[in-house]
This record gives sequence, C-alpha cells and structure tokens, in this order.
Amino acid sequence: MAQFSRVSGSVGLITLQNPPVNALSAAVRQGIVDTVNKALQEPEVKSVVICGQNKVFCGGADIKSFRGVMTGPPLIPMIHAIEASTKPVVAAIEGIALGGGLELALACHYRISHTKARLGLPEVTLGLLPAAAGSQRLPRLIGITAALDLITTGRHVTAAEALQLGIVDHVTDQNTVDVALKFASSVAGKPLDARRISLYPCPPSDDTDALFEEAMQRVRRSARGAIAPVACVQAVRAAATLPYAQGLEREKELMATLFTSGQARALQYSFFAQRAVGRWSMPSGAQWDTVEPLPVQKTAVIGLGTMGRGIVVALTQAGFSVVAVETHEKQLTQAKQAIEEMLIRGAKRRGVTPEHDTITYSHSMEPVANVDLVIEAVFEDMVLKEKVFQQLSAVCKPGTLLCTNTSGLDIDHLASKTPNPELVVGMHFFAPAHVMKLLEVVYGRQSSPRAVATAMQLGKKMGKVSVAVGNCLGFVGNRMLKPYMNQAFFLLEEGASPELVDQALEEFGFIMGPFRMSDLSGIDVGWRIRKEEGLAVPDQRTGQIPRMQKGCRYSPVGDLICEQGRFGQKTGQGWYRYDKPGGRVARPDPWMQTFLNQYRATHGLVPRRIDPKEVLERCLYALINEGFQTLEEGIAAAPEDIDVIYVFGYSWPQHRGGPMFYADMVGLEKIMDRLEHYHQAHPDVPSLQPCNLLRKLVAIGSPPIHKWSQVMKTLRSQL
Ligand SMILES: CC(C)(COP(=O)(O)OP(=O)(O)OC[C@H]1O[C@@H](n2cnc3c(N)ncnc32)[C@H](O)[C@@H]1OP(=O)(O)O)[C@@H](O)C(=O)NCCC(=O)NCCSC(=O)/C=C/CCCCCCCCCCCCC(=O)O
Repeated sequence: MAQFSRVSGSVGLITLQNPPVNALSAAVRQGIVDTVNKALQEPEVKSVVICGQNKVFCGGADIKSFRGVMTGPPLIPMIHAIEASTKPVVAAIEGIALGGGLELALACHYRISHTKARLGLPEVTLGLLPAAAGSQRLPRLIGITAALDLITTGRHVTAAEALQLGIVDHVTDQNTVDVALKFASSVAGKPLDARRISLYPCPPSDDTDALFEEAMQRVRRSARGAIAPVACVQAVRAAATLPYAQGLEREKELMATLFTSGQARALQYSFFAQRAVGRWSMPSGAQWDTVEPLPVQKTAVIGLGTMGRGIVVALTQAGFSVVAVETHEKQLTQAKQAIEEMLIRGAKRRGVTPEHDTITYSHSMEPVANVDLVIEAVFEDMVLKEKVFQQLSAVCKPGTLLCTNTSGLDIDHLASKTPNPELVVGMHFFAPAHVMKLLEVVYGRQSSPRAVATAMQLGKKMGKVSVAVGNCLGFVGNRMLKPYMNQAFFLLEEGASPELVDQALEEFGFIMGPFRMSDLSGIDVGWRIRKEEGLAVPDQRTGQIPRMQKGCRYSPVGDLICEQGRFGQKTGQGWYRYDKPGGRVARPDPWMQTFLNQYRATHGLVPRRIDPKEVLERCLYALINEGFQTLEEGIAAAPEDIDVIYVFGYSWPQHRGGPMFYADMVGLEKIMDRLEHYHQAHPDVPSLQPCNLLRKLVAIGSPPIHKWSQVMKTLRSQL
C-alpha cells in the first residue's frame, strides 16, 4: 500500500506501507501508481516527496513474489512515470534503499538521505540484475567504474559514500522527511530535464573496451560459475555503449534469462534460509520465540591460539567486554599483540576507532569469576577441555554459561564433568573466527533452551549466521565432510590424482577441492583424529594400516603421506608441492604420482580412468546422503540448516543453494539411484547406501524441499 497526504498545502507526501521493509509488493506498486497519479492531477500539489513508513524507505522488490505469478502494475513503467512527472519528486531515504527501492529513488528528481541510511543494488546476490533501469541509470549518474563495483558486488554503501559518489544530493541527520518536504517546496516549478537521469549521457571513460574486459575477467574469476555477475557487467556495458532505450531492452533481455534460472532460485532460497535458521527449535519443542536469552555483557575466552584470538576479536567488535586468558606467558604476550593488530586492521576497514580497551588479558582464571559467559578455545583435546571445564566450574559465578569451541568433540561428555550441564553448549567457530560468518551452536542432551537461546543471540550479535544443531561426532558440518573426504581418498586409490578430484569440485564451484583444502588446513589434523579413533594404526602382524576397518573400507593414503612428514602447505609438501614451507601456490607433485602408483601396486589395485562426473556424484551424493541421515536423526532440524552450514562454513557455491537444495534440484530419485549404483560397486562403503529418509521421500514422490520439514515430522515416528 501507499498513503497520500498533502503537507503545507502544496507538497504531496507518498508513504510506502508494507512492513518490515516496505518491499514493492503488487499492492505497494498499485499504491504508488495511484498516489502519483493523484499528485499529478491535484492542481494544489506543486511537488512530491516519496518516503517509507517506520523510517525505512524501501527494501526493493518483494523477493517472495518472484516464485509465483507476477501481479499488479509492473515496476518499470511505474518508475518511468515518476521520472517523467512534470512536478519535482524527491526521495526521502531513511533506513534502506535497496534494489528496486534504490531504482525507485533514482527515478526521482532529487534524493535526500539520512546519515544512517544504507543504499545499494544487491540484486546480484539474488541471482538477478537491477532490471528496473538501475543498470542503466546508475552508470549515467556515477560513472561506469563505480557503478560496476556496486552492481557486480551488490554491496551496500553508507549515506556518506552515496553522497561522495553522487547517488544522493544531500545527507541529513535531522528528520529526513521534514527536510525533504521543505526542499520539495523550494524546487516546485523549477525545470526538471537536468534532473532526469535517463537523459544523461554515460560519462565517457578512457578505454571502455579495456575497462569492461578487465571487469569481465574479475567477475569470472570470483564468480565460481555464477551467471548473474557476468550479466551485470553486460548490462552496464549496454549503458555505456547504447542509447538509453536500447540499453533498457538489453537489461530486460538479460534479466529474462536470469529470472527463471536455477541459480536465481538457489540464491533466493539461500536468502530466506539464512533468516530461517534464526527460527531454531530443539527436539524438546523449545524454540526461538518462546525462550528468553540470558543477559550477557561480560565474556571470557580461554586459550589464545588462532581460534581463541579470532573469537576475542569478534566479541570485542560486537561490543562485549572480554577477559582473555592464556596460561603461557609468552603465548599471552604474542596473542595480545596479534589481537591488537587484528582490531586495528578491522577498525580501519570499517572506518571506526579500535575497541581494545574492553579486553583484560590474564594468565590466570581469577578474572573470569564475574563474567556471564565463557568460551573455552583450548586445543582440541578432550582431557585438556575437561580440566579447563572443572576449573571454570570452580571459579565462575553461579549461572555462568560455559561454551566450548570444538569442531566435533562430545558436548554431553564435557557437560557431564560440570555440576551444571544445562549451562553447557558447544560453539563451533570456523577459522578465522573473526571473519568466517558461520557458527554451529551445539546443544547437548542436557543443554537448557535458555543456554541455546543465549548462544544463538551472542552469535547474532557477533554478526554470525548461527545454526543450532544436535550433538554427534563432527556435528553437522564435519560429520557430512567425512563421507565426502572418504570418497576423495577412495578415488585416489582407484586411479584419480588429487588434481583431477580437486578440479572437478572446483569447477562445480567450491573455492578449493578437498585436497587443496586439506593442504591448507593441515593434513595432520585428520591424521591425529584418525589415530585417536584407532583407525590410522598399523596392524601388528603386517605392519600396514588395514584397508578394512570395522567391516568397512578404509583408505590409509592420508595417513601414509603424513608418515612422510607431508602435512600440507606448512611443510611445503602435501597432496601438492609448494615453493617453500608456508607457500601458497599448489603445484602437482610427481612424487605423489609415484607414491600412488606404488600404493596401488602394493594393494593389487588396478587404476582406471576416472570421469569428473563420477568424482562429483560420489563425493557430493555421499555428503548429501549423510545430510539426510542428520535430518533423519534430528541432528539438523531442517534442510535449510544444512545448506546454510555448507554455504557459510564449507564454501559450497551459494548459487547452488547448498547440498540439500542441490539434491532437490538434481532430483531425489536420481540421487538415490546413483547412490545405489555406487553402493553396488562398493558394498563395503556404507555411506553410499541411501538412508531411510531419502528412500521414504522418494517413495512418497520426492516432495519439494520446502515440504520436507512437514514430511519429516510424520516420517520421524516411522523411521
Ligand atoms: C537489509 C534488509 C532489508 C533488512 O535486514 P534486517 O533488518 O536484518 O532484517 P531481515 O531479517 O533481513 O528482514 C526482515 C524481514 O523482511 C524480509 N525481507 C527483507 N527484504 C525483503 C524483500 N525485498 N522482499 C521480501 N521480503 C523481504 C525478510 O525475509 C525478513 O522476513 P522474516 O522476518 O524472516 O519473515 C535485508 O532484509 C535485506 O538485505 N533484504 C533484501 C534486500 C534486497 O536484496 N533487495 C533487492 C530485492 S530484488 C529487487 O529489488 C529487484 C528489482 C528489479 C525487479 C525488476 C522486476 C522485473 C521483473 C522482470 C521479470 C522478467 C521475467 C521474464 C521471465 C519470463 O519471460 O517469464
């Protein structure tokens, strides 16, 4: 809806009304068309202001409506009618002007923004382009380079930057609508052609071809196969090289391809999935809207290794006071310096002053006594963590929430070592913890809903996308990674090279394939865990690590290369070789080829040619199957939880939605058939056997992903 009123006799005020972000739904568009017509028809009205209800200008087109049949007046003619208006129209921008919201403002003759507003054209993040003439108007207003930056990244700019770029005419910290009304009154009757952006020529650049060539290369490098950034460059190129009307045609053509693409569906699903994970629930029925989080102001972090330092920075930047504890003096001094530097760099990037005076460094636990919440981030060793938790239980005030940063250790076990297991939760941060957006909040059997609500809220305040998951080995993310990695190892045994496996998965869209990723994070990490699990241990009789463990196929290739001291980038050798220890450029290593040949010969394995399609199917479908298993067990509450974890924690390409969305796109029946096919070929690999939930979903006709949660409720009792 949009409401019309007349202010001071001669200014028509149009207020968009569609909480919470005044998205341009059919009703809002109809409201704008009607109220603009009214303003044009009423002779008393000499100028117009458009604003949004509740100090929010407009969050753009209604993303939900993209999935159905579009109704209501189309956006583009509505926007053109505003620019063509014979009475000056002023946009009063408060809160946000995003996507179609900014395009609406660009059609107005003047833009006045509140200092705290954010503006942008984020359509690319939804698999689209600014197709309400934004790709044609913005370059004409601010030049090609700046427009390319905003349109291909979708980044939001502050009002100050918008002013500097020339997107807005004036910025105020007063009541923006009042300022705009006064201004509108002052420009009534003035000529408007010079204010119509569609009439501007696109500012020329020195070498347009080179500029667009470079932009295209840049987006192709970072897009990982996403098509929208490429279409955005093409649309801006049309603005730079074609007359406005033809540019618009090109914009429309490009949008038509994007609009119906699977990538747009995936990215829009991902937008809503990020919001859905905030509406967490526990198997007990406790959920986000019925539980009050505990108040948290003072926090502590125990252990200042890489993870602990990142967590201190993230907490500090979120405005919490932090007691940072490290028992080793030298490590404490080094950590202090590193944290200060990280805070200075972060503050510089965000254009604010660093917040380090809220951190208290300590080598003892004493100052932890009066904090509200502790995050233990010591080495991933259960005995050590138990000891720290016992110390914390003795020193902390009653009611303090005890969180452990772990990538997979048993939360229930740790909780059982404390007198208040209901106050224990897991917080699985991803390295670097102050940068990575994902946080798995892990509830144990006894974790109280308030403890979970508190950890979820803390994650949100730290700017994380937090997902509540149940407790099991590896939680959701690392648990699903295991069958994926196992398939990668088996493929090496059967004839693939690390390069072949990595390339297939990188072409799919992962930033790094499993072997390059393993070299980066350290191959020895998994080796240590496998040794603790009793897997990477030579048989006393043969002296070799068995290739069958507990009745299942096991590949010791990772263990064997660790035995050679090849731990990845840090040792300069791993699955690949590097120029030096710590080197970053991975090169294929002839040593690896020889090693794999010898390994296969020793075990009587006849290598075969492996197709990239087989790499994708085996690695991804095994991972997806484990995802269904976590849903079946209730470890993950909904497919969106898994997808958000994989997009934000494991570099799953966002334009493919996430593993469960991808499964839905591929078709559950196909996934099940291919898993069965591979399981027949490898009966000693249980993770290739389709799990019950997948079978049940196929049996009832493979319902679409948004229906799975509902189906799961019924199925869980039968599974
Ligand atoms: C920054 C935000 C706006 C606010 O953030 P925050 O305060 O943290 O709050 P949130 O939790 O994120 O959001 C609150 C709730 O609001 C919902 N929301 C937010 N934005 C929208 C929206 N734009 N539409 C619908 N709903 C929205 C959100 O889901 C929350 O709901 P809930 O509480 O969880 O239920 C932040 O929300 C944000 O960033 N929003 C997105 C902003 C954005 O991306 N805007 C751009 C939208 S796309 C657009 O504008 C496109 C314009 C051009 C359209 C041109 C149309 C032409 C169609 C041509 C088609 C041709 C096809 C031809 C095919 C054929 O031939 O058939």
